[in-house]
Amino acid sequence: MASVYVSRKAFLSNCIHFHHQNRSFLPLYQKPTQLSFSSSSSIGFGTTSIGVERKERSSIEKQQLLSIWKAQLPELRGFALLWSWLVKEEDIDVVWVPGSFEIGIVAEKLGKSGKYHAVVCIGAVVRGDTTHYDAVANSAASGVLSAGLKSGVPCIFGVLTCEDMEQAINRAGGKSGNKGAEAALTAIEMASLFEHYLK
Ligand SMILES: Nc1c(NC[C@H](O)[C@H](O)[C@H](O)CO)[nH]c(=O)[nH]c1=O
Ligand SMILES: CC(=O)[C@@H](O)COP(=O)(O)O
Repeated sequence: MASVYVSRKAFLSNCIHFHHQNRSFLPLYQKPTQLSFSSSSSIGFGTTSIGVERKERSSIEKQQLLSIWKAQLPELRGFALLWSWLVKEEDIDVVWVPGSFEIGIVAEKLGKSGKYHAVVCIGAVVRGDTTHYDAVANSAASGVLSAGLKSGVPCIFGVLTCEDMEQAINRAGGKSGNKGAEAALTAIEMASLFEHYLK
């Protein structure tokens, strides 16, 4: 289930990444029948968990899953999409950092460790009274971009940049979706692309 919480941690940020243990990423759009589905992800503002594993399915089950996938793909948003993926908590490491400004350097280090398929960077920057917001938001964005470019590992930008807390809450599993979940989905897509086509 999605869980949204707003505490001081919600202002901070974290990085979520994939462990090598489960290297068999699938080409998402080529062989969707091979994907395994279950409803066991845990998505929140501060934590997003996702994994992919290869599993054999009966052909009927594969067909059903494929039709559900095709029918729902355009409609699904945020965690609902992630929810349909098998999640293995043990394949995910979560690292908390003090604030969004610090995400880039940590993401780069994690990417360069060679242990991860992708790094999902999640945080929220909420505008205050001064221009500090712009500095933190821009640094977070360029830091994540740079981490991906320097490490060669997909680093996904899931940092909210909001005018107020209401905007942040709405995007953390509220009425404007779950941007953390979308970021995790992007990570799967990028990990799959790297694993199958860009090696
Ligand atoms: N105000 C927000 C911050 N501020 C902290 C900075 O990110 C950074 O940790 C500090 O400047 C020390 O380098 N961080 C957020 O993620 N969101 C904010 O709204
Ligand atoms: C985005 C921020 O860092 C924010 O907390 C700064 O607040 P302020 O501009 O009121 O100092």
